[in-house]
Amino acid sequence: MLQPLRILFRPKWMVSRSSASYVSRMRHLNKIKEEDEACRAALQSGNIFLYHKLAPLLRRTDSGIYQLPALQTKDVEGILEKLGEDKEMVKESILINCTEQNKAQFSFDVGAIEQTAVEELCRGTFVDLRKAFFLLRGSEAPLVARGQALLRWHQTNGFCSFSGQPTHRNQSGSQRVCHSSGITYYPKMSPVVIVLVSDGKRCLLGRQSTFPRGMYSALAGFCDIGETMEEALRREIAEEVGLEVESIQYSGSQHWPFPQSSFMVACHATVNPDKTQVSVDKVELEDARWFSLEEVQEALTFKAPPRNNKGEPTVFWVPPSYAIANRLIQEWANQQHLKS
Ligand SMILES: NC(=O)C1=CN([C@@H]2O[C@H](COP(=O)(O)OP(=O)(O)OC[C@H]3O[C@@H](n4cnc5c(N)ncnc54)[C@H](OP(=O)(O)O)[C@@H]3O)[C@@H](O)[C@H]2O)C=CC1
Ligand SMILES: [Mg+2]
Repeated sequence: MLQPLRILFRPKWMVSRSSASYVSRMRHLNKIKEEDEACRAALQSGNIFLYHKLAPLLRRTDSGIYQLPALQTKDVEGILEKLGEDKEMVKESILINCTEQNKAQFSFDVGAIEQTAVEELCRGTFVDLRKAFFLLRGSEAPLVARGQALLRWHQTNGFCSFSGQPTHRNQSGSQRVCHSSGITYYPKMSPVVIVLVSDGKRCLLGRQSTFPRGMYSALAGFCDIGETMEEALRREIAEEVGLEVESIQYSGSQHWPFPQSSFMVACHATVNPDKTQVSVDKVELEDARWFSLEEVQEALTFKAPPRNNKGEPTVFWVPPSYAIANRLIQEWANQQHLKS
């Protein structure tokens, strides 16, 4: 029997900020998202995060910490001019968010310019997004992922899929319109359900053949059109491992930029402890099996798994802390620990 969804945690933003400042910030953000003139003005006093072919620019501080440099718009214009480019290109920047001080934040891809020339002028390095996720701390990782996802969406949605005519963006980049068909396109995410299945004592983890050696994760799958999240969850578990889910608890959600934008909805689920025989769909998964609390606890201690001299991990390990799969596994381990 499916149980009603239950919120297991309260995100920090729900409790720690005064509602007045949050409301005014969201209204300011919405205004610059919707109004081209307001957005142009916000860009003049805003911050820009640079990307090169979708790889974000990071800067290493003297203390060895990697940061996402927030450049001023006039600095980016200066860089473009120094490199013989039109400074007006900066108007192609896409609005991502705004700071607590209402400063607008934009992403801008300089992929048409030579990478090393920009890196030298900015005293930074363009880094693949997966690596950047490992190097950045706190709220910078979701911010950089959001900036990249929006840039990618614009780069791949230049034409209307109905009329074949070019689409045109608004100033903030929150939408694209085809003047021929009248269709408005909005940045898109694919809903994915990710679930940690437990039989009360063990949890079920699986791996795809493309995962790094030794890494197992919670089971995931894209929602089909017309499905509820609960239906998608039950179907994916039935398809991938041949088990029937009995109860579901909502845990949290995450925007996941790899390989394209997904909206990950994370849940815990239980199966009948007398019906735990796994039958793996070998097209989807290389392996899936039950893990004990001890095995999971050990895997959670690795920040990076031990590797052999070929650089291959030698142990069972789980996704890193920035992946919502890690949080599900951590929550399950904590719950089991409390029970024992
Ligand atoms: N953040 C996290 O903690 C984790 C995130 N994930 C992410 O979850 C996502 C889904 O997991 P996965 O197990 O691969 O999904 P599925 O079990 O649904 O299987 C993947 C298959 O679905 C098809 N597919 C690809 N894109 C879409 C789409 N937009 N809508 C419908 N079907 C699609 C592809 O088939 P075909 O190739 O035949 O077209 C693909 O091989 C992945 O992007 C993965 O990166 C997974 C685990 C952890
Ligand atoms: Mg899957």
